[in-house]
Amino acid sequence: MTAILTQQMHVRDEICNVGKSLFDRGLAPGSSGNLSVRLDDGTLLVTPTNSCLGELDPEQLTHITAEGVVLSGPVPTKEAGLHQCIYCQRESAGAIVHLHSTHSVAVSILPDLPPEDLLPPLTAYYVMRVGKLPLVPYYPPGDPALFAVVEAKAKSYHAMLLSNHGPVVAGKSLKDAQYATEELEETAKLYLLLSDRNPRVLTPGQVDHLRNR
Ligand SMILES: O=C(CO)COP(=O)(O)O
Ligand SMILES: [Zn+2]
Repeated sequence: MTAILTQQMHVRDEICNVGKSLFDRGLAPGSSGNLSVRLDDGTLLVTPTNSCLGELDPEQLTHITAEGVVLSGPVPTKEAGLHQCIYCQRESAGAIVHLHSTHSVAVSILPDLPPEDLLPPLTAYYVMRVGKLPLVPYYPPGDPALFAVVEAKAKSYHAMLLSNHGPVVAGKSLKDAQYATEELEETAKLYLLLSDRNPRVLTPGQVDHLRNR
């Protein structure tokens, strides 16, 4: 078996395992969310549209080119363009996670947060795994206008929050993207828990120290 086929086999299993883990912990309700991995040959494995992340089948993922042409498998996620436009701007991105996880969605709906960086630095891990989190204005799921806005931000940010929708996060590997998305979700939860308590956030000096490590 060629190296690329071996990689594909491994990645197919990994996507299904990560999807099940996210679904089992309530982070991907119903058929919401989608996952993708960029293979060594530049092609993408993505989850099919309308699939439940808890019930993915390694044989039933969609293999597409970097431009979105289907090479094999079912109809891809309607957010394939969202994934493609992030990969094309971020050479280092090897995987992308998009969820409708509840606390992140709640933050994406709140008024009066700074749109260039929605959440304060509550914890070190948030700063280390997510960093800055801009708000992307609302567009319907799968809208090419959404992809264009995300593409324009993707060089500067690996994590974004889609207004009234949910997070989209790129990482070097699927595990990296998963862990950063989970860190975002937990920080959104903390933020909502602490919102009327005047929390003590990390200082600019503490944040700089974490960013320069
Ligand atoms: O999260 C979703 C839309 O934003 C789910 O759509 P798909 O089922 O097409 O992946
Ligand atoms: Zn979505």
